[in-house]
Amino acid sequence: MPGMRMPGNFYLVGLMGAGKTTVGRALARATQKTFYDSDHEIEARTGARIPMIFEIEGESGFREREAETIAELSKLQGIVLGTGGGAILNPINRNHLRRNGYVIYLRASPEELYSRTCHDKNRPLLQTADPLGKLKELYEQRDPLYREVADLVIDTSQQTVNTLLQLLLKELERQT
Ligand SMILES: Nc1ncnc2c1ncn2[C@@H]1O[C@H](COP(=O)(O)OP(=O)(O)OP(=O)(O)O)[C@@H](O)[C@H]1O
Ligand SMILES: O=C(O)C1=C[C@@H](O)[C@@H](O)[C@H](O)C1
Ligand SMILES: [Mg+2]
Repeated sequence: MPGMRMPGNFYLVGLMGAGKTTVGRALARATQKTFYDSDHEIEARTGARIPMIFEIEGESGFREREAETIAELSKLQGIVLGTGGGAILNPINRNHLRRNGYVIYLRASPEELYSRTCHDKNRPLLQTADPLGKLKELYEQRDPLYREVADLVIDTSQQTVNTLLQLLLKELERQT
């Protein structure tokens, strides 16, 4: 179904490694929308990589920048937005997402997320002695919040990015 036109915005939420950036880019291509990634947007506006922002301003400084960025991006129309894994912690961000687009939660188990992220040093929250334990903790804390904002929950376990895209397109065509 390449080149399918669908109205509105699609917002992707989920933990680190869920595939928001990867699946989001593919979904944008397939639906002829513009792809934005809130993490990339924050880095571009700040002129610094995320680990550096965490180092200098702490997580709270990063969260402020994230909230400003989500508020602005949620005013755009015809986009696919990959959100940072922790964006849904802020109720104001949750409202922006729910109000202005169709929210897709890409779910995966902590073990799977660990195997997808363990070679990458760009996620400061996982630079600990026990990254799998941290992912389990974040999953417990955030899974209910992702579900709270989601119009659609997609299980990404054992699914290739292409299979997920086909599943999503079918579901979106039915629901939107
Ligand atoms: N369904 C999948 N199956 C296997 N690997 C995947 C899948 N989805 C994504 N990946 C891989 O997992 C890694 C993380 O994906 P991606 O960067 O898209 O996640 P993310 O949700 O954007 O994470 P973050 O919140 O940290 O930005 C990438 O190397 C990507 O290729
Ligand atoms: O899960 C999180 O809290 C984060 C996820 C990433 O997307 C980045 O937004 C940052 O590393 C924090
Ligand atoms: Mg990403």
